[in-house]
Amino acid sequence: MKKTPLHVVEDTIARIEPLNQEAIQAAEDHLNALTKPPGSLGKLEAIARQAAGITGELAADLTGRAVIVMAGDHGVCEEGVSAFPQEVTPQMVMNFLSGGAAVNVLARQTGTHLFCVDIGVAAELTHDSLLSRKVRPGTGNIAREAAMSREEALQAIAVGIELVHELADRGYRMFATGEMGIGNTTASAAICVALVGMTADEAVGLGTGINEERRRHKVEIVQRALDTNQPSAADPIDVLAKVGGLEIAGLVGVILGSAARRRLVVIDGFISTAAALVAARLAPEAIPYMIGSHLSHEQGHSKLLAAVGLSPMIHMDMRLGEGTGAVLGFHFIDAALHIMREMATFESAGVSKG
Ligand SMILES: Cc1cc2ncn([C@H]3O[C@H](COP(=O)(O)O)[C@@H](O)[C@H]3O)c2cc1C
Ligand SMILES: O=C(O)c1cccnc1
Repeated sequence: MKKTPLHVVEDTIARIEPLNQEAIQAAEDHLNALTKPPGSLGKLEAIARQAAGITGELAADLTGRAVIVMAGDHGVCEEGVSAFPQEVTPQMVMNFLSGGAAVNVLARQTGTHLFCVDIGVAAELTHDSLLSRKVRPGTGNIAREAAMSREEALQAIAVGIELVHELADRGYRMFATGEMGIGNTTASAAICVALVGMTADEAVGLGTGINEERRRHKVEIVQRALDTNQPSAADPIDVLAKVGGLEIAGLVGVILGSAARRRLVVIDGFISTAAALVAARLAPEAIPYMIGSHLSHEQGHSKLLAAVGLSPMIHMDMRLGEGTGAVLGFHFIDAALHIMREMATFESAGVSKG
C-alpha cells in the first residue's frame, strides 16, 4: 500500500539523525594541524566541520549536486502585491528549462544540475525536462481564504521528500533550494508573522521591486491574511497550509528529505528561508543539515535567518530567489573542502607551532 503524505512526512522526520560528533572532532583536529592560526579561516572552518559531521568523511566529494527549483502560483497576486504579473511564473519555468535564467548560469559555474518542479503553477506546462508534480494549480488568495488544505500541504511536502530520495539514490550528495512563484514574498512574509512573531511591517519587503506605497498595501494584505486565516503558531503545517505556498511546502520537503538522507542542504534567500523555518519547527533535528547561503536584500530576511538559527555565508545584496544565492554558496563549500584536502600541516611543511 502506498504511504499517505502524512506517513511520508512523519517517517522522514523520524529518520533524521544527529551529526557524527567523532567526524566533527576529527575535522577540528585536522583544521588545527593546518598551517594557520587556529580558527583563522572563520566560517570556512565551520563549513568543513559541518560537512564532516553530515557525511562522516574528513573532506567528502560533494561534486554530485543539484538545485531543486519548485514553481507554484499564488492566488494573492490578484491583490496587486507584486511588481510582475502571475504569467511570469510559467514563463520563467520555460526559461529555467531552456537554461537562460540567472540560476542556470550560476548552476553551470558550480557543476550543479537543475531540476525544475511544477508543484503548483496555474498554467498547463509540458516539457521533457519538467518534473510535473502539480498538487493544485496555484493557491487560494490568502487575503480571503486558505492557501490550500492541510492534505495538499502534506502532499506538497511529500513531493519534495520523494524527489530528494530519488536524487540521493542517483548519487547526488548536496542540494540547494530554489523557487519561482510570483507573489511568494507575500506568503513568506505571512509565515514570518505567524511563526516568528514579526509585525507585518517588519516582514514585508519590496519583492520584485514595488514602491513604498505598494509595500504599505502589501503589509495590509499580509495582516488581512493572518486575520482571515488565524494560523496556529504551534502547528507549522497549519501555517503553511493557510498562508504559505505550494513551492514553499515542496521546499520544506526538500529540506526534511535532505536531513533524513544526511545530505547538506544550502538555503537560498527569503522564500527558501521561510521554508527552512517551517522545516525547523517541524523537526529541529534538521537544522544542522542546513547552511544559510546569503543575506537577501528582502526586508525581514535577517530576522528570519536568526529564527532558524542560520548565519549567511555571503552578503551580496541579491534579491532574486530561484536558488541563485544557494548555488553561489556552493563555491564556498568547495573552498572549505579544498582547504581540508590540500593545505599543508605544520608537520608536513616544517612550520613552527605557536
Ligand atoms: C523575471 C523574474 C524572475 C524571477 N526569478 C525569481 N523571482 C522572484 O520573484 C518572485 C517573488 O517576488 P514577488 O513576491 O514580488 O512576486 C518569486 O518568483 C521569486 O523567485 C523572479 C521574479 C521575476 C519578475
Ligand atoms: O530573497 C529572495 O529569495 C527574494 C527576494 C525578492 C524577490 N524574490 C526572492
